[in-house]
Amino acid sequence: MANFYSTQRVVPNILLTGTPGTGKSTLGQELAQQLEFVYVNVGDVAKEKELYEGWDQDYECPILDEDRVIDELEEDMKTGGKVVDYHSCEFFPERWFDLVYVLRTDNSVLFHRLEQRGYSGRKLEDNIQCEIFQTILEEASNSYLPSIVRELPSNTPDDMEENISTIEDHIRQWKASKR
Ligand SMILES: Nc1ncnc2c1ncn2[C@@H]1O[C@H](COP(=O)(O)OP(=O)(O)O)[C@@H](O)[C@H]1O
Repeated sequence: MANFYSTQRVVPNILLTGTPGTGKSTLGQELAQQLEFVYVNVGDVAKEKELYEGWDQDYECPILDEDRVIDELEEDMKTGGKVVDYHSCEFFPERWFDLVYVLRTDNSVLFHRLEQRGYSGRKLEDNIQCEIFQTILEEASNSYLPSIVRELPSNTPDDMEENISTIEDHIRQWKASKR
């Protein structure tokens, strides 16, 4: 069943999630440009507004202040037309999203991408394990209606083209279902 916010929106909000390196920002920026949607990179928003609540010693990165991220984006998410990119998804309010995509990348491809990004040691291993264990897919499946959660392969540029047309189809279906 559609949620209250969803019924208010005339264009959908899209969540792109998945393990770091699976191609969320590459797809997200391209998709937003083609659809004339607004691309929202949650990591960048947090950095810009300093929405942090501490420092993670193990991963040597700041800890996101999830409540402040939600407060920051809440108003914008009421209207549709956003493509949100983040490597986690369970803390977002369910009402924000009409379509949820979990990007998936083969281990060897992902390993190479993360190495290129400068990841090594535990950070690299943990992210590969995250993909192997389908952690983000499980998180998305537990957080959103099964009917709106879909996996997308994200290994090659052809995959990206295909994903854009798949998402465009889903947007058409979403709009048709509201009539
Ligand atoms: N569909 C794809 N085919 C080939 N390379 C890709 C694809 N999507 C992303 N990449 C590459 O993989 C790397 C990680 O992509 P990025 O979009 O930054 O991932 P994320 O935002 O999920 O961390 C980048 O070098 C990007 O160019």
